[in-house]
Parts: sequence; C-alpha cells; structure tokens
Amino acid sequence: MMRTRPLKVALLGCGVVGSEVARIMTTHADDLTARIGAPVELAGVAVRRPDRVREGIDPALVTTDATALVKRGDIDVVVEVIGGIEPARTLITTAFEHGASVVSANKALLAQDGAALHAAADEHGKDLYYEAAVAGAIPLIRPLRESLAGDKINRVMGIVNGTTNFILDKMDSTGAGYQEALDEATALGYAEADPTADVEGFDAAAKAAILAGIAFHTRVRLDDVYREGMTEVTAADFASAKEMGCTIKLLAICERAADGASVTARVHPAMIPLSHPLASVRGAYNAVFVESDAAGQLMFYGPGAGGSPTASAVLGDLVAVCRNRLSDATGPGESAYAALPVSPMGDVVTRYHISLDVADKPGVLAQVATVFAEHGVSIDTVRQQGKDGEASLVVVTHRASDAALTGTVEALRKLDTVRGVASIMRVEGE
Ligand SMILES: NC(=O)C1=CN([C@@H]2O[C@H](COP(=O)(O)OP(=O)(O)OC[C@H]3O[C@@H](n4cnc5c(N)ncnc54)[C@H](O)[C@@H]3O)[C@@H](O)[C@H]2O)C=CC1
Ligand SMILES: N[C@@H](CC=O)C(=O)O
Ligand code: NA
Repeated sequence: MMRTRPLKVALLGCGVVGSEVARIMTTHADDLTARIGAPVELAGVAVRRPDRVREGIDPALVTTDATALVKRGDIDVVVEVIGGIEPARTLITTAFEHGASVVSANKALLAQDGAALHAAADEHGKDLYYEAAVAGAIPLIRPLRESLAGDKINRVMGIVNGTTNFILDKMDSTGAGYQEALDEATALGYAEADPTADVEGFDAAAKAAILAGIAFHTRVRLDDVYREGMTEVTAADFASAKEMGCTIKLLAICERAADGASVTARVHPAMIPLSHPLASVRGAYNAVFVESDAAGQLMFYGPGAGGSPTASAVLGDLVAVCRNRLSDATGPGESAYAALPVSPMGDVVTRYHISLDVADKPGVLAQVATVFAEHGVSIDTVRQQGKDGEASLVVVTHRASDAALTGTVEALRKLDTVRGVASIMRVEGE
C-alpha cells in the first residue's frame, strides 16, 4: 500500500557524509519511494556555513538553526552526521522529544552515551539506528543485533578504522611516511575532523565499545576499552613483522572470557600472519571476523570510510526507520540484559613479539629466558643477531596473560645486560 504524503527528513550536517546522503536521496528518490512505500523528502539541512554552495540542495532548505529544525514537530527522521558529542547529543534527544526517529553515524557519541540515547528513544517510542557508526558501508550492526540475535557471539575481531589501515597499508606497501599517508587519508575524506581520533585509536575504541555492547548484550563504554594507537609503529616494526611472515594492522578485539563470565575489549597494533585474510585488507577497507556458537566464523568486508560508502549505510537505516514509521513500529533497541563485567587488559591472553637490545656476552640469553620462566611466560622462538658489539634478541611467546607479559618486561628492564626494550607487539590471528 503506497502512501502519497512524503516522510520528512532533517539532515544535520552536510559534510563528507551528509552531502552524499543528500545526493543519494535525490538520485535514488524513486527507488526509495518504492522500497519504503511512501516518498521521502529532505525537509531541512542544518549547516554551520550557509554561504557555501551545496550542489543539488535547495538553498531554501539550508539553515544554521539545527535546534529549530529538530523542534519543528513534523520531522519523521533526523539524520545526524555532524559528529562530536555536543550539540549532537542534545539535538538527538530533542529530536526524540519532538516526534522524530534518528539515524546517526556518530560512534564517538554512541560509545560515550549510547545507553542514555537508547533510553530516550525508548521513552518516546522512536528508533535509533546507527549502521554507519561502525565499519562504514559494511552491514555489521544489524547482522549482530538482528541476524545473530539467536546465537551466542564469543568474539569480534578485525579492522574497523579505515584511516589507520590506509596509513599502515601505505607504509608497508610503498614505504610512504606516516604524515604523507595521513595527509592523503584526510584529503580523501576518511579521517575524523580531528585525525588524532583515528591514529590514537579512539575511533576504533569507540567502535569496539559499540560492537562489544551489541555482541555480548552488555553495556561497554569507551573507557572500558583498552586502547593503543598506531603512531608508535615504525619501519623497523614492519621489518620485524616481515621476518615473522607477518604484517601489522590496528585491530579491535572483543572477546567473551573462556568461562563466559566476563568480556574484554581492546584496540592496538598487532602482527598478523600474511596468510590471514586480515593481512590483505588494503586502503580504507575494513574487515571483521565474528565467531559464534552456532554460526561458527563469519567475515564481513568492505569500505570502512568515505562519504559515499558511509552514506550507503545511512540510507539503509533511513529506509528501515521510514518503514517502521509507516507501520507504527520500532526496531530493536539496546540489549544489555547480560550485564557482564568488563575485565581489565591484564586478563587478556595472547601471544607477544618482544625485541630487546642486550649486551653480547655469555649468559645473557639464559638470564632473559629465566625472567620469562619466572613470570610463567613460555617462549616459542628466540632469534639473536649481533648489532655493533651488542645484540638484538627477538622473543616470540606462546599465549600468555597481558599481566604476566607486563611483569616480565618490567623485570627485563631491570637487568644490567638488557640495554632496552626496543618494541613489544601482540601477535594475533594464528
Ligand atoms: N568520513 C567518514 O568516512 C565517516 C564518518 N562517520 C561519522 O559521520 C559523522 C560526520 O562525519 P563527516 O561527514 O566525515 O564529517 P565532516 O566534518 O565532513 O561533516 C560534518 C559537518 O557538520 C557540520 N556541522 C558541525 N557542527 C554543526 C552544527 N552544530 N550544525 C550544523 N552543522 C554542523 C560541519 O560544518 C561539517 O560540514 C561523524 O560522526 C563521523 O564520525 C562515520 C563513518 C565514516
Ligand atoms: N575516520 C573513520 C571514519 C569511519 O568511521 C575511519 O577512518 O574509519
Ligand atoms: Na556499518
């Protein structure tokens, strides 16, 4: 049954993502009408700089008063793509209060205040959808929230930040410098307004918090996620990785503990075997592995950043929310019933690659091996090579807890024969 009265959409932000959302809404108008069951029209576009020309957008729709737009009372769906915490948070809750549902791409806000925003949506009987917030164009939120709702998810691991994957890929494959690769990613529209969010791991950590919350039916906030960025990754690290038959990726890893009684969420650079599918993820692409009891291992892959890919996810949510509005229904809200504790990073068990600068003299290797043994960390391989009268000692461990590894490294630093700890990197994907 086709409705003729259009559903009204308010677009907040017309930047990299918002401008693509507006473009697709226009170019795909007929298809959207057929798929939704009613026309959908842009009722207003909130911007910061009204003087800029926005191709394909009626200037009469452009306003700098986003608050007045969300308060109109006749808006069906607010699409929030301005980013940041405020005024986005207030605009979203105001939208719910004035009868609108919300589609957002704002992972920073959802990781920080997702529970409160879901509560506001529930209070007003409205939808809050955010497929675009994690892994760009890749359908991941809805499969986790809906398709796998009958399964028990145990692990979500992968590359969820396009900017850093673009940089690491450039550094590894072309020898490009860090800043050069970051500048290119920014020019291509991949990076956050402040790229520190990308390179210091905050963006990936926000996404990890969102993924863990949905996968484990537990509230996980940004502060619960262990976070390391990729700014310390060096050409020497890539060389070490190559010697191991690995490359380096910034990974988000969310896991249910073996006893199922707790969960962990972490973001950090890691060595990945070249034989692992994640090793071949290029540019700003993302790839995420999901492991669950019944489905086994699933892989999701696609563009993780960029205006058009992200707009694809926003439009998918817009169609779903519009359909819900027409049938006076809402989709699934927050599910946090399991309320599992989030364990600290020290409880995480994985493998480690440690590079030490040591004195090249008898007994050093035995000393180092004893420290590992004293902390219960089993050594898998050791490689030593002379370096200017000293030596470089590379140790790869078997699986050990992060707490045991931290204690080992602290003890190694105290040895007179250890000149320094050149690098520590986790080894994943084996
Ligand atoms: N760029 C990407 O590849 C992706 C971005 N996102 C998220 O989408 C959101 C938007 O990102 P981008 O489009 O890349 O950022 P952007 O900076 O290109 O666009 C944001 C726009 O919002 C405008 N704006 C800021 N405050 C405003 C206000 N109070 N009222 C009206 N307009 C305002 C800015 O002037 C800017 O034009 C962010 O939350 C980001 O994390 C999510 C996935 C991918
Ligand atoms: N800056 C983000 C944009 C998409 O979420 C990224 O690089 O992944
Ligand atoms: Na997505």
